[in-house]
Amino acid sequence: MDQNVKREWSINDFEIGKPLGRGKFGRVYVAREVKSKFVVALKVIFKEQLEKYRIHHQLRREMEIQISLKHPNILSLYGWFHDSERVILILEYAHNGELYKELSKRGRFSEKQAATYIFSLTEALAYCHEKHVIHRDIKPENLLLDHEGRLKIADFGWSVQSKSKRQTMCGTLDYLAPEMVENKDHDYAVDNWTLGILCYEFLYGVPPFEAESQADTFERIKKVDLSFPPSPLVSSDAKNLISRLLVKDSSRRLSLQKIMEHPWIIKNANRMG
Ligand SMILES: O=C(O)Cn1ncc2ncnc(NCCc3cnc(NC(=O)Nc4cccc(Cl)c4)s3)c21
Repeated sequence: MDQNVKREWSINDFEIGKPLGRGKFGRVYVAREVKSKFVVALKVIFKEQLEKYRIHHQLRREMEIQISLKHPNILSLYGWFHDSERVILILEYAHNGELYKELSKRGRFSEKQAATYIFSLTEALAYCHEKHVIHRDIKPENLLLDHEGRLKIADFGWSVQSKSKRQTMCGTLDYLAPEMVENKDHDYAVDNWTLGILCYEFLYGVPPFEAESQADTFERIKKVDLSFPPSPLVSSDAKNLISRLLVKDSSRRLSLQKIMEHPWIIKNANRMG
């Protein structure tokens, strides 16, 4: 597919199919590239929306980041093109749509299904962090399922290339205070926290700190007011993993590597990658 990234695409290269969803900034359509018959998803974003919300730089950053990410659990961005009023992203098509629709349909996932999704997410995040990319917005709406039910992280619209201080430091790290070095790791650890939230939500059907008002949710998060409703369907291993991710001190959250080695993951995840 690489040679295609270079060439100029246009809307005439595609036969547009059914609309998939309506995002805040535009709609998504199934489409087929005419010559190759290759099926993709096209995300149409209106330029006046980008101007209005002043986020064209954010879109550019997303495209730079995502075009360089190639992983089975990350939705591919094959390329893009634009006309006078729209920017169109050419995306990998996730045939089974949004994971959260699956979750709300089924209420909750089995431990095997939940562990498989958490394992895939952890692998994808380890890959992103290796490339100094922090997604920062992992939530069920941004998780898609392909035709084989494989999880795909999508929408890097909020991701950042973490400014790795080491490169910007002129030389030695000796003078860096611990919190500075810590701070770098801190950026990444937000994704670890989110894995804990998702693991809880996959198993209980609701996020752990849900509350009537946003203020109450904020309070519960700040206090890490975590409780596990008694359920025969959630093992103590699962609760152990969640409790080691939903830790206030970001440096003490279980690392991605340790998540992959956790007994609950080893026992339950179907590692189809
Ligand atoms: O209908 C659906 O949405 C669900 N669906 N179902 C199947 C399916 N297959 C592929 N993609 C889907 N959806 C698009 C997922 C995205 C990936 N990357 C994005 N990036 C983005 O929107 N960036 C962006 C936009 C506006 C402003 C800025 Cl700053 C950044 S959206 C699919």
